[in-house]
Amino acid sequence: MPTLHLAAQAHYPDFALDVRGDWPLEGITALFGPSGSGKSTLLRVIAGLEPRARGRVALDDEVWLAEPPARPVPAHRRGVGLVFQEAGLFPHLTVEGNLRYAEKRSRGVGAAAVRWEDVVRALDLAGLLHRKPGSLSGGERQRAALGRTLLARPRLLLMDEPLAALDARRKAEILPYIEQLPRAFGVPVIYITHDIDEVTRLADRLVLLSQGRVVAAGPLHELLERLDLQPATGRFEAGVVLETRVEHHDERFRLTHVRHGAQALVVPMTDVPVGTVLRLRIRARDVALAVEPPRGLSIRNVLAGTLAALHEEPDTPFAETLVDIGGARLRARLTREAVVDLGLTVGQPVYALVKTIALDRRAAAKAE
Ligand SMILES: Nc1ncnc2c1ncn2[C@@H]1O[C@H](COP(=O)(O)OP(=O)(O)OP(=O)(O)O)[C@@H](O)[C@H]1O
Repeated sequence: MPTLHLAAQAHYPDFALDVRGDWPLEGITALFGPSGSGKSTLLRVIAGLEPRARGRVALDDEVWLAEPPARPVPAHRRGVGLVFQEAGLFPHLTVEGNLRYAEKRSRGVGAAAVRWEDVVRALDLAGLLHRKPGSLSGGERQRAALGRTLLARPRLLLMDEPLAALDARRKAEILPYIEQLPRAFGVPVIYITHDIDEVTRLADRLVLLSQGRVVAAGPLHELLERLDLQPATGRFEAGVVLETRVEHHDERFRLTHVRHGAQALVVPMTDVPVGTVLRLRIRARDVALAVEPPRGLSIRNVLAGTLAALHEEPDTPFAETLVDIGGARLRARLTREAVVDLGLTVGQPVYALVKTIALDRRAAAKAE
């Protein structure tokens, strides 16, 4: 797994980017932060497109940016593929023409194993090859743009809100294509998005940026469980991602039974095969706690666990809690009054109640 080493700055009159860290590029790394936090600037620093970049950028031991007099490695020699909101295809060429152009110019520095037929198959491009970009839907254009970028055989793919211009349906259509890229082509991805659904669906790792600095970086699960990151993650709702396996479908009640370790859950029926790994996003506000096994309850998902952390938010009615359910943690958002009424303390056994409806179909399917 390649590692990106950063100790880089970019100064503008009203903004300073100062990013440090060594990021293992495992699968898809989501770059998340408020508008103006420096995400696109950082992407340009990595790509070699930011003239004000200073400091050091290296992929493994290949140094792309170092202190002067060393000259930065120019963008086209870094082997980085870029995908933006606008697909940027040549309008006068067919999709095939666009792809062939990229392939011809490929320097083959990165995923040398990327083959034409694999790209066409993985992105379902066969039916689009003879078409011109102007006749394609937004989602089709982005698939073609992805194909073109892959055929340039990058060693790293940088995506800056590639789906921002698409509506929810088109986004849902293209997400499965994106999520398979690192595994199918051995190319790590750094992905900027504002959309929490995209983060939970796609990301293996998460980097949180605020005011030009990295607030936290690490595996998605770990960061989503951290109660102290709320200010930086303000724009995405607190919650965790639980990886579960589909056990069976209940046609009668239209439910799918899934399992995470010893814990069984039910979700609204999905059409994925038994055995599929389903990533469920469980929001803190959809989880309630009980200190005794609840009875006579309509809620289907009752998970036995231990209260692992409790963070009361002063000046608000709320408290954030973390419940260890054996191998995974859930977040629950309660009122501070409930904390006092129930006498909640860290370490005590609790039952986490999750409304079935909360585990909606937008929860992502990730086939193994
Ligand atoms: N060429 C430039 N000249 C002046 N300021 C710039 C320039 N490029 C970026 N900035 C400033 O840097 C800051 C970070 O911008 P950047 O686009 O990296 O943020 P972002 O996190 O990607 O935002 P968004 O989510 O809105 O796209 C902004 O305040 C912006 O005004």
